[in-house]
Amino acid sequence: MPHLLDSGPASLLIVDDDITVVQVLAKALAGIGSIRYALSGADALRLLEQEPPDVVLLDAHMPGMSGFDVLGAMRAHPQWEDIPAIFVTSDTSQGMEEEGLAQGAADFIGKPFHPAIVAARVRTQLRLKRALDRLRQLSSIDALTGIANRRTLDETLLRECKRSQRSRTAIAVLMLDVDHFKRFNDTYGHGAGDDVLVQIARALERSSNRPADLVARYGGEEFTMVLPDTDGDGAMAVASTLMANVAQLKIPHSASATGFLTVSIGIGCFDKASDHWHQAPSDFREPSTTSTLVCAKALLATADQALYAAKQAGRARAILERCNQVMPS
Ligand SMILES: Nc1nc2c(ncn2[C@@H]2O[C@H](COP(=O)(O)OP(=O)(O)OP(=O)(O)O)[C@@H](O)[C@H]2O)c(=O)[nH]1
Repeated sequence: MPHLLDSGPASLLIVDDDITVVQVLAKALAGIGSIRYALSGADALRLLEQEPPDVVLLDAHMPGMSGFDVLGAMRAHPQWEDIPAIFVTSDTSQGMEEEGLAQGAADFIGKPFHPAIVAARVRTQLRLKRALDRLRQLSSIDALTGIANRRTLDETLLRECKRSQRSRTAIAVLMLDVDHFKRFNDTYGHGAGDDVLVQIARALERSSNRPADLVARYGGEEFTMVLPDTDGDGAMAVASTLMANVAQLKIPHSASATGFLTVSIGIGCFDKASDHWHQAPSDFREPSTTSTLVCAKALLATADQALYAAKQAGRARAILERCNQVMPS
């Protein structure tokens, strides 16, 4: 699972119907990052789709789809809307520049251009883009463990609940709580407690091998996994792997019956054994926001209830409970 703070090498996209301009720009930008180019607006969209770049250099006038059209498509796309686009054009009229900037271009460079100035302006946009990406990442991750925070969990859970409701696929939420963690902190110190939380986060990451799974810190010593397209049996299998991975850490804990730190896990799920599956396909409607919220809350509440049951039953175990309510639409 990639770390949320990873940010690879810079990637630039040059869009111009004149291959000579592309070559001159590519030479000017050599060394800043990897460069791809498109000779038309349609090709540019294909490359954006393949992998969003960090900065786009855009010719305003191209036959067919113009630079303005490409910019419009970028601003309307959730994954491309924040990619800076720099217009590079021979039309240097004030009206043109005004329109480009008004439509969301980050900068405007007139042809003929000075290669060193193009490179400097691209570097500036790159720095701004990196800073914005970093801010986004920081607001979505937990500072101690580097995994997703509660905010990311809430967003992901709603998105995956909607997907599950639409496609009628299973979904499970796993909630993990470290056993006797207060006594661990009291015995070994808060710093050692923090180290344990980091190790547990890594163990959670190792226990999931599907890219759609999300591992998040719910708060304190509680962690959550959202497991899309996973039924109760599948989620219990993940829980077994997780408990084995935690046991392998062999973290001494004098308050634990085994002498080592353990965790308790509660799982809530909607799967074929849950009532909402019995809805006839002809009844299906696009899930309302309210019903998706109900689905997310039910999963979290059921996982929490199952976690409480695991604690009551003696800790160091996983308990599964199915959400058995019919989905409102
Ligand atoms: N070191 C450290 N401790 C934390 C952090 N967040 C919460 N805690 C501690 O986690 C402990 C949770 O205690 P309780 O809720 O009583 O649960 P517990 O001691 O694990 O007992 P059971 O859950 O019943 O097994 C408290 O002592 C909190 O201070 C953190 O970020 N770092």
